[in-house]
Formats: sequence, C-alpha cells, structure tokens
Amino acid sequence: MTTSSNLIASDIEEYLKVHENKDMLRVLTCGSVDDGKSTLIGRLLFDSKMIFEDQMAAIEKDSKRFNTTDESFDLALLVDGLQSEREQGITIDVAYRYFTTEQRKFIIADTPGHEQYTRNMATGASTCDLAIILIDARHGVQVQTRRHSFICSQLGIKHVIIAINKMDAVDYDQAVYQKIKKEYREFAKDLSFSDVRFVPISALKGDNVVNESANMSWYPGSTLLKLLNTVSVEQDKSDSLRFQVQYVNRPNLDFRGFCGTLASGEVRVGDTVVALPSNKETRIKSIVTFDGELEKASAGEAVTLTLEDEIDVSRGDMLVRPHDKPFSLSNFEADVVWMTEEPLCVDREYAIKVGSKSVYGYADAINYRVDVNTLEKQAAGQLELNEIGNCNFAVTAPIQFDAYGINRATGAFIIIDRLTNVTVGAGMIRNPTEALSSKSDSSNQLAKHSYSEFELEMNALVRKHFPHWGAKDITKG
Ligand SMILES: Nc1nc2c(ncn2[C@@H]2O[C@H](COP(=O)(O)OP(=O)(O)OP(=O)(O)O)[C@@H](O)[C@H]2O)c(=O)[nH]1
Repeated sequence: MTTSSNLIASDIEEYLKVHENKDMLRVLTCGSVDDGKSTLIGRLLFDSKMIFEDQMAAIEKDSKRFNTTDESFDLALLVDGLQSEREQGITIDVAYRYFTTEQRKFIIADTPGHEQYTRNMATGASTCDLAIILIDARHGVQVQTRRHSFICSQLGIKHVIIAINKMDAVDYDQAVYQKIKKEYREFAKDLSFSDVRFVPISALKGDNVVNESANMSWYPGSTLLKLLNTVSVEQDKSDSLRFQVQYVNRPNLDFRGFCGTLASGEVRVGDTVVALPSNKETRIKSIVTFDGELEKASAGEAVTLTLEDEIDVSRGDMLVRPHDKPFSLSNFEADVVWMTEEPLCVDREYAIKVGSKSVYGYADAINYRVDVNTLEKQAAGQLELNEIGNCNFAVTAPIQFDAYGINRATGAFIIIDRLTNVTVGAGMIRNPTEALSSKSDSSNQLAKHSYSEFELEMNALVRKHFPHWGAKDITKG
C-alpha cells in the first residue's frame, strides 16, 4: 500500500489536507504528430495507478475496435477523448488532464502538433511551468521540434524535458539517444530555457516513464515521473507585489474593499503600498477573505484589501510597493501571437487587456514576423492566423507592465476585437522601456486616428446614455 492509501484508510481528513497543500505543476506536452504524446500521458496515468477499472475495460474494448496498436490496449485512447479525433487519428484541441502523485498535483496540457494549431499550443504554453517535448527516436530533431521549442521559449517556459520516445523501436540504442541530445543542445542554445533535461523512454512499453528501464541501464538519470516530481519552479516566480483590482466592493459607507488576486509577491497588514496609476501612497488596513481576516496573503490568493486612506483606486488599478514599481507604458514593443483568421493590421483599433484593465490601442508598426520553422525574422505588412511577430503598440492610457521573462502575469496582454469581443491575439513584452512612451504621446496619436461615422455616432450615444461607463470623447482625443 502507498503512503496515501494508508492515509486514506486511517485518516481521510489528514489525507485531504495533505492533498490540498501539495504544490501544483503545470506541464505542456508537445511533439510532432504521432510522436506518442497521448500514449505517454496514458502511460503516466496507468503506471501511477490513476485509471479506474471501468476506464480500463472501455479502453480495451476500443483498442480492439479501432485496432490502433498491436498491444492489447492502446493507452492513447485514454487521452484522445474526442470521437472525431479518434476517427481521424489526430489530436485537435488542447486537452487538460489532471493527476497527482505523493509529491505533487499535475495539470497536463496536451496540445496538437500541426502548424495550424500554433495558437492552441501558445494558449496551452502560456500557463505552464514545464514542457515535455517528445522526439521520435527514429526521426530525431524535426522542424516541429524546433517550432514547439521556440513557442515554449517565447511563452516563457523555463524548464524543458526532452523525452526521446520510441527507444524500443531503435533497440534501446544509446548512440541514437546521444546523437539526438547533442543535436538538440546545439539548436536550443539560442532559446531562453534555463533548465533542459533529456530522458530516453518508451511510452508504449513503459521504459523510464514511471518505472526505471531494464533495457537502458546505460542511462544514469531519473525517470520522467521522477523529474516531474522533483523539478523546482519556485525560483521562476517574481516576488514583487502585484495586486490588480478586479472589483471595488462598497456595500455600505463604512466599507471600501478592493478585490483581486495577487499576481505575485505577498502583502501584509500594515504594508505601505502605492496605487497605480494615481501614484498615491497608503497602507494596508486589513486583508479580508470569505473565511475571515488574514495577516498576510501570497501570490495566487484571491482577497479583498482595505486601505488606511481614502485614495482614488478603481477597477484595473494596481497596488505595488513604493520602490518596486512596474513600467507604466502607453507605447511599447511586444511579441504577438495572432489567433484569428482576420489578420492583424497596422492602425486598426483593438481593445488591449491586461488582467482587468482594458484600454484601446493599435499596432503602429509590425517590426517583423518570425518564420516559426526556421526562426528567421521576415518583414511583414500584417500578421496572419498562427503567426508570431513583433509589433509596436500605442494605447490610450498607460498600462502597468513588467518584463514577461520576469513576471508572466503582468508582462502579457490580450488583444480583443472591439466589435465582436473575440480575443484575436496575445502579446508579451520582452524589454519594457519608458523611452518609447516619452518619445510619442499615444493619446495624441490616437486623436489623429480617423474614426468612421458609425464609431463617432456610437461614441456620442454611449457618452449620452451611459455616462457612468466613463467613455472618452473620441473627437477630443
Ligand atoms: N514503438 C513505439 N510506438 C509508440 C510509442 N509511443 C507511441 N507509439 C505509437 O505511436 C503512434 C502514435 O501515438 P500517439 O500517442 O497517438 O501519438 P500523439 O503524439 O498523441 O499523436 P497525435 O494525437 O496525432 O498528435 C501509436 O501507434 C502509438 O502506439 C513507443 O514508445 N514505441
């Protein structure tokens, strides 16, 4: 019996407490089509005994029906839940799986391998701490391996495990593993990973996934699961206080609380904070939660803060420490992943949203587009669906940003179509600098922007009938 099953039998309350306090690792799996992602996830769940008996019976039945593998059951079927996907034999969307070990809880994002799903992969990668990049031992480093690695690096993943899969199909040959490892190292030296590990596996046979392989005694390292259990991601998180106000709670005249989730850092009662953009300083009076008041709150916690002074703070504003402020930018350069059919065009107005703060803005230049397969930078007049590029943006009011490499929560934004309200792109700020903002005043630039008659009329109507929305008079800039 494992420690957790002992605990479940003897003290369920204690088990639940231990489970609740385990840390969470978010993992992205990627690789070319048929490299074995689904089989690998299935193997992880199967060998760590996460599959119920009725699920096993269903997989066995489906394995016979679809005849997808020579084995008596196909572990990929456990993961490839979508019927259409099974019929086509490919993964078509991002699927999230949950599993837990004695050490940690895991969320695994299984993303499709094709180039036309770059946006899905970017979406999956944006919240992950670690990526498992699968390479088929028979084929070595592929164009897709490079593309996926580039996207992971762009999306701020610092830890990567290169799982060289299907070792059984190359007779567990150490030379094959070493050759792929060398080739990948050479390619990845220009990417921004801080921790790259290699593990030779067979997802199908179970070598080095959860259990050590008797077929690869030449490999001295840890199994994939052991790496997942032990990799440390704490140091990746910023400790700067960043609290963005999502809602101002004013139930009566005696209470004014600011609700939100701490994007990073921690806050204690009595701490001096500055509200941005007003730059007014005050102190934390109390930290209120549904379960009562706290002395301290940390990153990830949703709390309501009350302040000592009645300063001007509204939705979208940020509370930070006086000597550790983010950049306040109305002009900035950002890497963009474009996610919709209609291309990103220079000078078209979009809503730009960071957390709960939303402003209007537009790209005033596309500096380049990156060929995701060769990593070559190319000139571009627009960015098409699934393309990644670098653009200059101008927005109507300053936004508080950190460098994405330091703080993913406050270094990224989404781009929204103003008419349909659909998210059309995502942006990441690499090297924030206020120099761009001081060079040109974006609100003047926006004033120069020409509006259609419909937009002018709509703006006038909104200002007349919904003054409490605070819409700006666009004819005045
Ligand atoms: N020999 C061998 N075959 C494997 C291994 N892992 C997976 N396969 C086979 O490779 C094929 C593809 O595996 P999947 O797990 O469906 O691959 P995938 O990467 O999820 O594929 P998509 O869903 O199309 O992106 C299946 O026939 C698997 O049985 C392995 O370790 N060794």
